[in-house]
Amino acid sequence: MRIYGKYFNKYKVLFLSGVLFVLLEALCDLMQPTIMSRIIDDGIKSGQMSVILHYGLTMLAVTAAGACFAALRNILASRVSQNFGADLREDVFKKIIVFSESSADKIDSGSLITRMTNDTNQITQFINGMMRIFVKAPVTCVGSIILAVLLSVRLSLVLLAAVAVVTVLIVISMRLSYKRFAKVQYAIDKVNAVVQEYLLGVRLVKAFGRYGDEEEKFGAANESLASKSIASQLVIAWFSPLMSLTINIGIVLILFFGSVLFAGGGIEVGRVSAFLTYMTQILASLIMITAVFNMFVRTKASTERIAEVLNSEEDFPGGGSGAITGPAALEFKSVTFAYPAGSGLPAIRDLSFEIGAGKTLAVIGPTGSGKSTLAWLCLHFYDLNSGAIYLNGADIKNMDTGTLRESVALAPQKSMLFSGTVRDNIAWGKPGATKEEIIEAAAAAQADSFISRMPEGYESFLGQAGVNLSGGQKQRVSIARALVRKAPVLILDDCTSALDAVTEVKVRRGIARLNAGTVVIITQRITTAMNADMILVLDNGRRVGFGSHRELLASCRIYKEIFDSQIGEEFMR
Ligand SMILES: Nc1ncnc2c1ncn2[C@@H]1O[C@H](COP(=O)(O)OP(=O)(O)OP(=O)(O)O)[C@@H](O)[C@H]1O
Repeated sequence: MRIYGKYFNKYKVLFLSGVLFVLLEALCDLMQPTIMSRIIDDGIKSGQMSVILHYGLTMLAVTAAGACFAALRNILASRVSQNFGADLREDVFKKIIVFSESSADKIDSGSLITRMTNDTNQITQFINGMMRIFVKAPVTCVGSIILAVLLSVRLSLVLLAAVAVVTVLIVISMRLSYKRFAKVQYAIDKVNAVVQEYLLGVRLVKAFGRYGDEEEKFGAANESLASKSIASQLVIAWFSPLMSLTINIGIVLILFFGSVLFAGGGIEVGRVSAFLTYMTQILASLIMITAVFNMFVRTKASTERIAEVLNSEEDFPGGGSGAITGPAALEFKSVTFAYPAGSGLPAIRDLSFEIGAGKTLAVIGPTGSGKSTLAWLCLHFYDLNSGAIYLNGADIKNMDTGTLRESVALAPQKSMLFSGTVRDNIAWGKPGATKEEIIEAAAAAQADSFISRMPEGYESFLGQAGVNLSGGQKQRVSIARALVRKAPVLILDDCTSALDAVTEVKVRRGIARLNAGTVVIITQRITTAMNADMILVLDNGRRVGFGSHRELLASCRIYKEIFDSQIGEEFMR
């Protein structure tokens, strides 16, 4: 619960005012049975109308004051809890934005959405409940016990025995509840994850007609959520009536012993009646305390999940070094890297190579050989297990992350576009880019012609993730976004795979014309690789070849195999 300190601090005045009003309201509630006993014993019994009137008016005034305090604490409780929840959601979101890649790999997006919504909501409700009943219930409970003892010590023995039994019941139910509630939260995660995965792959599901499997997957997650929720509610289902039963047995016993005492002249009827009212107040407050404890148990589970996000590792801040201008030399020196959330096996093994400023490097190799990983490492998304990467001789680990990422532009393997205009999507690569710069980048990426044919040209709106563009069009907008930055290093991660061969050659020429920086082209196509100044061949994370096309054809078995499989054999025919 330590993570909430800063929010409590921010709202402490409102929070404490709310608590004060709850205390005053509880005092008003506590005074009422005693006033009532006075009306019966001092007024009704002796037939004194003035006493009845005096205590009657006092009781009305106390009730009215209690109602005002209740309204004020409700207003404050909703204000504090909602602001508290909004601040928490904002902090969780801010944290997600600066997540390191290894943090992002650890918590899946379905779970993050549940934590942002369901878990923060749970905490908001708890704060609200805490301000409304958490303080009131113990005060009412303890106050009622004290006032009941003052009314009759002997009858209080029954009352204390009943309270002791109920306390034991509360402790046992809390212990049983905690694990069950934690399981409910994880089951909600699973339901969200299934829905999210379906929405992302909806077209694929339709194309393969896999509705049945998706329904089955959802059904299983949904059923698991329902059964876990039932299991968690089973605890309340059993323990709540047990507590009521205990207190009601106490009430019956008090009625019995109260009658015996009354018959012997040991107590007045008004006192027995007030005693019973206190007993009912104790029952109500114990039920409230149980509800709060149940809420507390859920909130504890939610808090752990939120704390996991808030305490996650952040992206690297870097130490701050000057921005790079002009093309930059890139060097990998004995780099070994394994994904923190991966199998433990390195994705890159003892990799060394160097390319000069302004040169073009092609990276080729079988699928899963570590090509995209190499791109992520150039952007310092992960720390290396060993070795170093240098940009113009500077270790990127010591560079300011912002500066580094400004110096390296990336067109990723999977083109990711945002909802907004085409212009917004390209300018995303360089905030403040002029119209001319945007058109120039789009022309180089062979995107200008199809954008110009769109009804509103560069102002045409793209749906979520660019749904209204073809795969090849998306790739070209994504390349334009990287090109507009004119960065010292440009990395193209297999981002022309959806283009036909003629368009791809045009894109390559456009890039060469516009981009003076160093270029790293990750590709599966030998025709793309063979034009580069240097070619790096990867296999299972290792460098198995590094040189020009001719050198590799003569010296690298895997490169030759790729060449033969794609075009070599055609030439031979
Ligand atoms: N986020 C990740 N967490 C754990 N392991 C990963 C992650 N991303 C990739 N890997 C693993 O690292 C290895 C290299 O993957 P990488 O994506 O770099 O290959 P690639 O050569 O780009 O493949 P492809 O040509 O299919 O895109 C693979 O074994 C892959 O399973």
